[in-house]
Order: sequence, then C-alpha cells, then structure tokens
Amino acid sequence: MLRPVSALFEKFSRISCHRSLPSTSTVSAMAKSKYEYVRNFETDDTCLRNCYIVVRLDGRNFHKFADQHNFTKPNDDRALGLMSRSARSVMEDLEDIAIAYGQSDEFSFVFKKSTNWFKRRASKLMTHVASQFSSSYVFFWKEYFGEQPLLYPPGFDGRVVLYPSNRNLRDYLSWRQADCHINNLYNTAFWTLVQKGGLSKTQAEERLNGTLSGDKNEILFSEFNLNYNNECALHRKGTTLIWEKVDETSTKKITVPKEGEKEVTFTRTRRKVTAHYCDIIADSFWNEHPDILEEDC
Ligand SMILES: Nc1nc2c(ncn2[C@@H]2O[C@H](COP(=O)(O)OP(=O)(O)OP(=O)(O)O)[C@@H](O)[C@H]2O)c(=O)[nH]1
Ligand SMILES: [Mg+2]
Ligand SMILES: [Mg+2]
Repeated sequence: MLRPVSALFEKFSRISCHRSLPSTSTVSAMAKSKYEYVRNFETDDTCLRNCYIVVRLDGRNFHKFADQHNFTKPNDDRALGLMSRSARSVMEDLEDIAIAYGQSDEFSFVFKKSTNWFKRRASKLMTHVASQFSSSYVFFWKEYFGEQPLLYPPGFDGRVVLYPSNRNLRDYLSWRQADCHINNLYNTAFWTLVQKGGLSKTQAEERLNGTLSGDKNEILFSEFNLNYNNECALHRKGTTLIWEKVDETSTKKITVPKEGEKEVTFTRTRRKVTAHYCDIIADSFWNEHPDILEEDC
C-alpha cells in the first residue's frame, strides 16, 4: 500500500534533513525505488479459510516468575484474576474472538471461522494478541497485586493453530481443560501433603508417584477430609470467557415539567465479556451458548 504523499514528505524531510521538500515526482519514484523488491521476501501467512484460528499464549518461565512474586501455592487468585483481566482486554480490543479459555499461565483465544481481521494473517493476529495481553498484564498488575511490586517485565509466547471443524475445536478446548484438571488435582494433592501433611517436597512427590486420579482423590478425602469436587471451580475448571448480552440497569435524575426532579430507571442490553468456571467438555455448555460455534462447512 502506498503511503499518503504528505506522510512521505514528512518522513523524507526528517530523515534526509533536506531544507526544501522533494517534488511529487521524486516522491513517487522513491515509493517505487529499487529497494522495493525486498517486500517479496515476506511470506504469506494467511490462515486457511473456514477454520477457527486459535492463538494460545503461555507465560515465559512462569515457574520462576511465580516464585519471585510470591504466588500462593498451588493457586494464586490474584495471578489468575490478572490473567483473566488481561484476556478480557484482548477480547474487548480485538473483534471476532468468540471464546477464550485460560488456566495457569496460559490463555487460548478462538477467532471466529469467518473472521477477516488482519486479513487472517497469522503473525498479525498472534502478535496483536500477545502484545495486548502482555501490556494489559503489566497495566492491571497493581489492581490485583496491590503494593507488591512487579520485579521485571513478564513475557508471553504465542502460537497459532487452525481447527477446521467444531469437533476439532471442542476437542482442543477439552484438551486444555483436561490439562487444567490433571495439573490442579496433582498440585492440590502435592501441596496438601506438604502444607497439611508435613511431608517434604521429595516425600510428597514419591507418595504421588504412579497414582491415578482416584488415588489422589482418596488421599485428599481420607487423610485430609477434603472433597476435591468441592474445591474452587476456578481452580478445577479454569476460566472461560465469552460474549453475552447482559441487562444493565441505571438510574438517572430528570426534570419533568410541573413535577420537578424525578429519578428514572433505565435498562439497556449490552454485549459484555462474561467469565464462566464450568465444564466445557460436555455438551451442556455448548447447548446453553449456541452462538459460540458456527455451522460446520
Ligand atoms: N504458585 C503458583 N504458581 C503458578 C500459578 N500459575 C502458574 N504458576 C507457575 O507457572 C508454571 C507454568 O508452567 P509452564 O508454562 O509449563 O512452565 P514455565 O515455567 O512458564 O516455562 P515455559 O512456559 O516453558 O517458559 C507452573 O508450573 C507454576 O510454577 C499459581 O497460581 N501459583
Ligand atoms: Mg509457561
Ligand atoms: Mg503454561
């Protein structure tokens, strides 16, 4: 795309420090300079049509980041809240994200199949998501961590994956939620053995070595009177963000002739990003929110 001539004038005069502005013919010659060919080195990373585009971000070296910022173990609600807040900022900023799912230090953003945002260019989509998320993480840090300082700038890597069918997309999200469940059950059992059972980290690791889900549930229940199913849903299920229509009621003072000032209540419907901490593997979630998925082609 050609830049507006005025922009080129400005750039030219700044870079070259020429006192007089170049003629229009010089500018168009510059725009098609002999260097122009380097553009052809750019690769086409347009995402295939009719596919959901998933961008997954993951915190870089968050094992260390969590330690250095005193995250509570196994789950830090401030950190999880900040991840969700940053993800909401991404959804509000970038159109066409139908659903996002997050757990631990990761968040997946699902762009509609039909999106034409950034002409479906993978690098543009991924970098916009990653930069908006990272800057939001820093921007909202204080809201969640209060006086605890952010010691260094956190980073997030990103990847793009395409899913052609609703089944594939649901299986992807199920995979991430199953991962959340497996890790959280392990971490809950591990830290309960350490914090309440008085085991060392090595002893707790040995105790859990080779155990199945049922065994971990049993340890928690029989030894610590803890029913894993009653643990916080945010920790067990992760966070699902979707767009929903929400009624918002507000009151306003208006002046009515002869009657004077009156308080009136207004209700208006707005699209808002809402958070859900529920199972997204079974059909019920998808039946309750039929607008998220598009028709399979
Ligand atoms: N204590 C605590 N740690 C957390 C929490 N959420 C994430 N983490 C840490 O973040 C890590 C995330 O795991 P990974 O993404 O696999 O590992 P990573 O250290 O970020 O390494 P890379 O992603 O490969 O850069 C976990 O292993 C925890 O150490 C939390 O709520 N509390
Ligand atoms: Mg990570
Ligand atoms: Mg991770």
